[in-house]
Amino acid sequence: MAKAICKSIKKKGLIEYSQVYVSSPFSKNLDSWEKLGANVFTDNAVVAKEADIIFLAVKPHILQGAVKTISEVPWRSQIKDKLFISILAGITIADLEQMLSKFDRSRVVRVMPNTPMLAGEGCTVYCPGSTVTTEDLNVVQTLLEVTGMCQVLPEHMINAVGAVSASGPAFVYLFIEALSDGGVRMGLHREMATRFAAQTVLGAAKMVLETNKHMGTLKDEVCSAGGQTIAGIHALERGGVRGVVMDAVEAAALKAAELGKLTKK
Ligand SMILES: NC(=O)C1=CN([C@@H]2O[C@H](COP(=O)(O)OP(=O)(O)OC[C@H]3O[C@@H](n4cnc5c(N)ncnc54)[C@H](OP(=O)(O)O)[C@@H]3O)[C@@H](O)[C@H]2O)C=CC1
Ligand SMILES: O=C(O)[C@@H]1CCC=N1
Repeated sequence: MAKAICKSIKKKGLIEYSQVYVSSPFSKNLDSWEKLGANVFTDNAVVAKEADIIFLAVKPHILQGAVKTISEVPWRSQIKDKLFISILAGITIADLEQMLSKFDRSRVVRVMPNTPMLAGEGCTVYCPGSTVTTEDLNVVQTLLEVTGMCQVLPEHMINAVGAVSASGPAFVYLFIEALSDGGVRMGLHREMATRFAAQTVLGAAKMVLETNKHMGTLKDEVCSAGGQTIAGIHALERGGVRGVVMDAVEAAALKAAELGKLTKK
């Protein structure tokens, strides 16, 4: 996700890779960043010192340990005045602020991005921490709005939003794959079936966003009386597709909340 954010912002010309500092204790992960022209380090503390804006992009269970290694360096006082942008699922602003309070004048923004930003069609929300400045929020908005849709939101919504927009791409890929599978089953070549399935999902999504019509109306416009589409819709409804998709969103949102709690243990 870190690379998706960086590439998306770079694509719009807001940054150069020479301005990007990346760290991971595992040097094998850094090769691809180095090839892009980023400054790479195996010590997170060095990046925390050098960068003004620090994206926290590790898995939730890694965070506490990673922050601990930064805060234990003898020159910790040099890590100050930083804007931390967390993209971690589940980890609350309160917990982030508590963890990062070791660094003087640190501010936190919690962000939930998604990978389609790589195609310029991201859907990102962000929640300001208690000490962020208007300038910080302008920076966050400026960096993220070039990656697609981007808006500020109260934190209590972020797990639900993340289940829809951050996990959602995986759910949609699964649907596209299944649509393609159906085409293959009915005799289409895979490449053609996948291209048609993906373009269809793209077109249908644009219809929802651009016509302002209810999804039910758009669906009805496709379903001819006694026709092929309603036969397919019947099969989907018999399979419980709506309930299954809602269950998927619920499972993802509940898991995000659980990840936040587990990290505190
Ligand atoms: N993937 C997505 O679509 C989205 C992800 N997120 C959030 O983004 C975060 C990262 O997810 P994702 O990019 O998928 O995961 P990845 O595993 O791809 O990225 C995490 C990276 O952190 C590295 N890492 C591990 N330990 C440390 C450490 N101590 N210090 C610095 N770097 C370390 C990992 O190295 P190694 O691989 O060697 O362990 C890996 O390169 C998660 O918290 C997730 O909730 C949010 C929205 C969407
Ligand atoms: O699956 C995950 O936990 C991450 C967060 C949202 C999308 N991917």
